[in-house]
Amino acid sequence: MTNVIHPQTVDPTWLALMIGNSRLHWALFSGKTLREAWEIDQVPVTAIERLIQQWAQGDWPEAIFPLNVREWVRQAAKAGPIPLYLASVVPAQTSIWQTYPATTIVTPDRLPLKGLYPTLGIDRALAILGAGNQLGWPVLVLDAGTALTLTGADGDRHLVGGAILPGLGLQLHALVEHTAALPIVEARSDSTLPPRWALNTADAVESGIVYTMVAGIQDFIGAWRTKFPDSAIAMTGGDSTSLLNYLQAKAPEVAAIVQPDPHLIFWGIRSVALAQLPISQ
Ligand SMILES: Nc1ncnc2c1ncn2[C@@H]1O[C@H](COP(=O)(O)OP(=O)(O)OP(=O)(O)O)[C@@H](O)[C@H]1O
Ligand SMILES: CC(C)(CO)[C@@H](O)C(=O)NCCC(=O)O
Ligand SMILES: [K+]
Repeated sequence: MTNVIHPQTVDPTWLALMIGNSRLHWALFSGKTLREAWEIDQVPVTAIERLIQQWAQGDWPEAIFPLNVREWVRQAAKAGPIPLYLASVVPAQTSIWQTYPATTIVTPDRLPLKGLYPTLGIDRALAILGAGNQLGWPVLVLDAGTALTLTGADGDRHLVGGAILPGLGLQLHALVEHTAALPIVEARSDSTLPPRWALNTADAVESGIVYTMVAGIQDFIGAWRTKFPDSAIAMTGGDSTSLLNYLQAKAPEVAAIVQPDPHLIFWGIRSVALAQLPISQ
């Protein structure tokens, strides 16, 4: 069991929510300190409406708030509704959260970044901002979620560009879904490399996907480093541990320059919240 946490500081409590394509990513902050981060599964819109109503009435639905943060939010809410900073890449889920009275939607125009194109995912913009704030500019971010995205910005916080491909889990599942004879393959839990020249179907699927993804990642990182030799490179997202382990096994010298950080998007959201909330710097 995790420890129950309590608000002990004068800094305001606030919540960050990143609505991704497969899960909702939550973080509880007091001031600039991230106290707790957790994930919940995607919730149908009708169920969200009910949860938000419950929440607005001072009830803390277990479907959203894990036991260890409920006492904290309950106490913090005595001072008024807890500010919620929300970013979403799922438009159908965004507006419904505005029924909660203290919601700020984080949009690209609020971010101190240049050269963003209109349809760029807010998760990518926030991750590059968070990574640049933590590691400096230029910076390249790999976000290994439902999609694997690569996003790079130069020393002037100007978007250089990036790429989008199906993520590890999505590649495995899509191949199974669209073929008759291929079995469900889960990436191996220890993230060791599969045999490249596989002699059974499950290994063959895993080999194909893992070796091409790792080769692609190496190639993109190499190309980025040619442009920006000293650039920091960061990796985040649900599959980052697996992919980084594969990369470590295949190309340790490349893995060594990649800095994993599960909270890049939250650091991006934090810089927006810090500019608005009364927080001691
Ligand atoms: N407990 C878990 N539940 C679901 N997926 C998980 C879990 N742990 C790791 N994963 C992996 O994380 C990937 C999804 O990553 P993530 O949660 O970052 O995606 P997401 O919610 O779609 O976010 P985004 O839209 O930003 O990519 C899946 O491919 C899956 O393999
Ligand atoms: C690519 C995803 C789905 C990754 O979460 C998201 O960033 C998104 O919906 N982006 C919009 C397209 C773009 O970034 O160019
Ligand atoms: K992603």
